[in-house]
Amino acid sequence: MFLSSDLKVLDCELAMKMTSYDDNDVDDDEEDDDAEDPEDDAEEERTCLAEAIDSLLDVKPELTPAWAESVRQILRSTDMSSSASSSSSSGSSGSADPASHTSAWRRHDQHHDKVVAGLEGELLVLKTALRVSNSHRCQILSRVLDLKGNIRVFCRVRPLLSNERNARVGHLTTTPGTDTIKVVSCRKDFQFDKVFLPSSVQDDVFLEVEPIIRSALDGHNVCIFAYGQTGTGKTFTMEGNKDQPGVVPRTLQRLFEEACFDNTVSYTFSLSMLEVYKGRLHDLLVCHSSTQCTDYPASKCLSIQMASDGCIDVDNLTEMPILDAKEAGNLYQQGSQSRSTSCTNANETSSRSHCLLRITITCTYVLENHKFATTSKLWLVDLGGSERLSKTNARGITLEEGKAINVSLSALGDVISALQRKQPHVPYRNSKLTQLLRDSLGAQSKTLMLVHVSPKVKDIRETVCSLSFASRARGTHLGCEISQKRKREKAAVIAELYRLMNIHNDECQSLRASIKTIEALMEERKVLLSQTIQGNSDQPVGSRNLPVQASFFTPSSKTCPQTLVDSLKASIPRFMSPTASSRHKQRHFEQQQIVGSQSHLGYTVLKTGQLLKRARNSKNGNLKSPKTVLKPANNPHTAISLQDPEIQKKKSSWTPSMMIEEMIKEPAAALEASKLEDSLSGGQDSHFEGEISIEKDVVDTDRLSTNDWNKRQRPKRMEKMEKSSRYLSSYPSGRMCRVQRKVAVGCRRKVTVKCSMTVTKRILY
Ligand SMILES: Nc1ncnc2c1ncn2[C@@H]1O[C@H](COP(=O)(O)OP(=O)(O)OP(=O)(O)O)[C@@H](O)[C@H]1O
Repeated sequence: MFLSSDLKVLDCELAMKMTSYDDNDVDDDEEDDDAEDPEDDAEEERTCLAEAIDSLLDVKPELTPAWAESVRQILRSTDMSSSASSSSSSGSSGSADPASHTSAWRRHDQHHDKVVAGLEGELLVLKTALRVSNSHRCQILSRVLDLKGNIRVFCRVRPLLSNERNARVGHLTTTPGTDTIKVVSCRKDFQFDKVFLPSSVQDDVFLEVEPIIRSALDGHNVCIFAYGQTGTGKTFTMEGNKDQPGVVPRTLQRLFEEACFDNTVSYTFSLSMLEVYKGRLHDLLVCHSSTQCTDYPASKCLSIQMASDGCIDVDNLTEMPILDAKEAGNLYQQGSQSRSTSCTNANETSSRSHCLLRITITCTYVLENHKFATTSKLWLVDLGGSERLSKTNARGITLEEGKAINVSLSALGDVISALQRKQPHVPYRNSKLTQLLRDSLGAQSKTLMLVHVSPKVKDIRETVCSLSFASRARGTHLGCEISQKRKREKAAVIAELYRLMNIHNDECQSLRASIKTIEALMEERKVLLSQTIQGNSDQPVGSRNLPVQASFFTPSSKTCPQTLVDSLKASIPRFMSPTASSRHKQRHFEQQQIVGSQSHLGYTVLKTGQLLKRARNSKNGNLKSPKTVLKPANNPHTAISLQDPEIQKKKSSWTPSMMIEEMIKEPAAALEASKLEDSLSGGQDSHFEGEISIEKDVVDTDRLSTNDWNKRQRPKRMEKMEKSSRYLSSYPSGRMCRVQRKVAVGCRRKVTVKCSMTVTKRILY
């Protein structure tokens, strides 16, 4: 769904990158020019600075001549110390000259900006590719799970325990290569999606459970149940022990691993734990005076609420945000200890309730500057043991508990069976357990039932009961069992899908690694720049070494990013490439966006794509707007940009309102204005506004062409507001300017331009 839009962004970004790289040639030339005459550069810088400091006195009342003198002194001393350090480190190279120092600074900053722009472009391309690949992986996984079935049933046969060595076994057999369990004495076969023999370990189980956990991260509601007779190993499978951790700790671990792994989306997790005990819900994360809740007052029980959209929630249930697997594991341990257990003649610590762990997964991601969030629930349920009450000789509370467990298990069986049959009515309301899981048991959800059986002959009746329950849950009795041939075909398709999924997994992994590398490089850049600004370095600027890795992405190494871009483009299916219409839209989009940079008078100006192209084609680097052709001799603004000495002299008398006026008339002047304004604002954020009435053709230079205007034949009195923003940044002086022009057209010939300029502190990369 988002692929085409992503590609739009991708293409735009590629255009930006390419423009940025192309600009290097222009910039490099300019740098060469700068390097040719460092004396002039330095002189110019000094004059500008002196003028700027003096002109500040007009602007802010608190700035006195004494202040101006002190600033001059500071600058002089900085200049001297810089020259000294430069000369001491460069020896006979002669680079101690402050002029060369300044221009080296400027070059360094320009170089830095180019590198950062290159890195940002790379990052966006990689992130888009990652999103595309990840969405393919999600689709394939969902397809695999659909093929395997939304409700899947595994069977685990427990090994004999150390105290059962003399027990009779051998009534259960399996045929190798099939997931079938045969009960010899009653000549019955039970088919499963997977059978774990007594020799299976926790790793084997989790390997099969893992894909369904992954689908919870992809936004599906998931329920994993451990079902079986008392003492057959449900808690062992779910919780495990210290040496053999079960599904719960492994799931928590995996969730956080996956969350850290993917840096393009952000996951947050919260954990709740409750038990269904004798038809009532108890919060297991609330500390009670007694650890057991067998004698809870009804008022302390939780109630289930259903929202209008069908989402189920539990009133007042504790929901703890979890930040890592360890913290989540501790909470789970705390909850387990509050669970109702007692000693029965089948199990010393028999669970007398259904224990439910709920992990709420919220996934947030940004797409085309919009934030999206999906929430899914992962339920890990350790069901109470199914038991034949006559066999356990239960009495009193234990009997009641056993009955309640059996009733709710039977209700769960009915719900799953109705879902398997795709019946219009699903009897969720028959027990608290099914009411609670209503929104997580259904067509859009994934359900996994792990049925546990005992290997002992003595338990054969319970084993057959459990296996029959499992068959019902699996829908085997509906005759949906497929032939061996179909099964093989299905297995082949699933294997192929797994192969594809692995390819996407590998691709995602390598893309994530690349993203990490680029982010690390950008981080290094930030540190480097902040050090540069703080003047931490003792080395002369010209000889300062940039990080070695940075050269990998510097604009000079054009081939590297381009190769990556090409390879990414090649991996995009043909149908996803832009159409003529989308290319048109794209061009229009580019004109609205800041797509490149142009070095000018030592300042970096970000302009629209169209303007940039014209500026690039222009030999003198003049940033004239497209429709206005003004000769330097006749136009003061253009002349300023061409460093006309006459105009340079005039600058000393500029005031903010004059600058705004200039800025409105001509973008090049705006640049100049921003440069001066930057000095005027003296390190503080400042905002200036101005208004000017000008002739139509000046406005045409901005957005409205004369022809278009005439063609449309607008009524004379009609008013139109045009907004355009232009970002000007002046890195060497450490300031960032944002200029906004509001053009109010009152009639065909006369226009009013409102202009505001904000000078803000530098943004550090
Ligand atoms: N696969 C296994 N490997 C080793 N030991 C196991 C295995 N399955 C179960 N056990 C052991 O069997 C005993 C009973 O297991 P567990 O308590 O998990 O059963 P249960 O089904 O949860 O019982 P209840 O329903 O009464 O809570 C435990 O001591 C457990 O360590």
